[in-house]
Amino acid sequence: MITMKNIIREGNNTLRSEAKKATFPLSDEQRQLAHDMMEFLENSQDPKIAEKYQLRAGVGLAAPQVDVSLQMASVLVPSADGEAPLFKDTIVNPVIISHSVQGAALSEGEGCLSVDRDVPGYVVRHDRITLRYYDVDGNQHKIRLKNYPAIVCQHEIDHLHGVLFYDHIDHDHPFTMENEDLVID
Ligand SMILES: CNC(=O)c1cccc(C)c1Nc1nc(N2CCN(c3ccccc3Cl)CC2)nc(N2CSC[C@H]2C(=O)NC)n1
Repeated sequence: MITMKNIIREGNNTLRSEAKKATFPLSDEQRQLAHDMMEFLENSQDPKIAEKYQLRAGVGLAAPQVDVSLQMASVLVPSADGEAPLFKDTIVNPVIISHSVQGAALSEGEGCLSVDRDVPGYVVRHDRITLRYYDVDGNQHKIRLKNYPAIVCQHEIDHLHGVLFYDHIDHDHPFTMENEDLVID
């Protein structure tokens, strides 16, 4: 299972690299990694398991964060009421093919499992995106996401291109945003 010791931190060059596009069929090793990344997210969101293994909670994990420079990220965004997740899949070779002009940012800022410090500020992203990706079986998907799930997917896609959330923060005006941009709780 993946634990925090498998997650690389700032300073490791893999975090700042362009990840390699996956080719299909994925190797057994790459399929196993996808499974392990999703399992990490599930474990990290379970208070008992997270406590037992000292896991930081996350809703997304990209392969470069476990030192695998491959365009693959697992996303598990739970719903508030404990029903079906808002979004759950491992996205391979993801591409944002269109997006809203309107921006959005998490009101509390963003955290990252690979960044062991608080970096305050609005991370302004697209509020709505149309995302094309492949699942681990090579099936192509084209989906529209908005608000929190859209923000999480953009955070994970950034990882595949060596971008970290605080690259988007305007450090002179960290909590300033355009009038029409949304602040998401
Ligand atoms: C600095 N302020 C903050 O971090 C911050 C502070 C307050 C609120 C938010 C909303 C913040 N922001 C933020 N909170 C999260 N979580 C909230 C708690 N949650 C969770 C926790 C426990 C069980 C189950 C779950 Cl689900 C896990 C996810 N996740 C992200 N990000 C940025 S996009 C990728 C995603 C990620 O997985 N990061 C590790 N940002």
